[in-house]
Amino acid sequence: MRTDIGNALGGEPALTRDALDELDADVAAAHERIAAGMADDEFGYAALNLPETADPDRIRTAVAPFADSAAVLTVGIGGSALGAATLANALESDVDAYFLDNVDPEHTSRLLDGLDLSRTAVNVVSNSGTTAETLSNFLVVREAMDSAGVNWTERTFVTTGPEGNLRNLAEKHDLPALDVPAGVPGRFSVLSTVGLAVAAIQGHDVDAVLAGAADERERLAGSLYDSPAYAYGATTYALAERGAVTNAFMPYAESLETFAEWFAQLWAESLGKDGQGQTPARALGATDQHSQLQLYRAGPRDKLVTLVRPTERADRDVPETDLEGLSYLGGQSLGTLLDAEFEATEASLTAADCPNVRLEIDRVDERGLGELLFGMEAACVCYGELADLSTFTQPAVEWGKRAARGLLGGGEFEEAEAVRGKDRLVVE
Ligand SMILES: O=P(O)(O)OC[C@H]1O[C@](O)(CO)[C@@H](O)[C@@H]1O
Repeated sequence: MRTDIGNALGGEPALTRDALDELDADVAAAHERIAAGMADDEFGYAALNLPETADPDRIRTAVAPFADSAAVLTVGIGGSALGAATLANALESDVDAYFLDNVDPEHTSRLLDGLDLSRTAVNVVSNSGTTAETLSNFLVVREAMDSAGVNWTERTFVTTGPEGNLRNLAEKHDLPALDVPAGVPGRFSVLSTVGLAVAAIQGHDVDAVLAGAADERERLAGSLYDSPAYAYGATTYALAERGAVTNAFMPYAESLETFAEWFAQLWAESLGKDGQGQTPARALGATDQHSQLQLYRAGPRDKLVTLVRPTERADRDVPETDLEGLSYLGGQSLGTLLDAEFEATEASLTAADCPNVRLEIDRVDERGLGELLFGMEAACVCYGELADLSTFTQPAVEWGKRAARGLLGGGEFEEAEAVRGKDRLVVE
């Protein structure tokens, strides 16, 4: 991964090279803290050891019974689905991957109606084993398998923590069970069983994903100028401190669209604490040049844009044409157009004083994805250290869970009373 922060300087919010140089001493201290946390496999920091501690052979052995699958359906939510989805949606495979990471009844029914469940591996993923959406979807999928005459215990494996409902289910029905590594929050778990089991079933090179991640891990250093990950973490933090409260994350590759969704959870759930944080706005190039770019260039000076691209990609020629006014496009290629628009958008943001950062990998392949995923995780941890945040927890998401559980009769929760007592002002 390469991080180009040249366009992050001189815009508005204003960030100078001197300010970054001054911040570099804090980056050195942050690196020391991170290195110590990694050395002791501390909660959260353990995620940055996964390039070394993940066991691809163990994963491949666990999913070997499902090698004949035509599809793999993951039932999970948040970090228990987005990492695997990032890899699945970025890479080609003969084995289709589907994800049930919401409880939208129409979507769930449509997805299940379209699946041959007799040839689908079902991967139920929940670290806690208590997530209502995941458990509800599992019960629906199991019923659908029963209705299809499929022995669900032969097509299902779980990825979960050491105890809880899924662990009990696996033990009761002797299901293959993969362990969620200890000390790794869901949004940091892609480089583990949680993110790699689907990739293994799809035949992707899991070792190459981990190798790319390991390369980026090797480049963690005591200066932001020596580490692409820390350069990104420190620069986004410094811009946030100066008013960039939004980070528009804009990959120029359809294959990286889900990666932006994964990044959004990582960034929001890790850094949105104590009134701080930076809102990740998911965007896609070139498409969002025809929508959100207007806001980025001419709206409030409260954001930065992160532009992500591979420097190599398969291409497709645009045929020559004698159509009036289109001749300049004929004979080009779609990749040439996409790259020209990437660079034009980057320059247009800079011309409008909108700070922007360029992240590049060679190709969207297993190694490049490993570099990006680890790089963003390490950048996030660096930002969290600089901001003195509790990067690895997410207490604010619990209120809504208690309210919903109360509304469903799952216990007495004052949050549910607050829902029932909502002030209403309906306009119809
Ligand atoms: O793996 P679990 O325990 O089902 O959690 C799923 C997701 O829900 C959260 O815990 C938030 O509720 C995320 O941090 C996590 O990725």
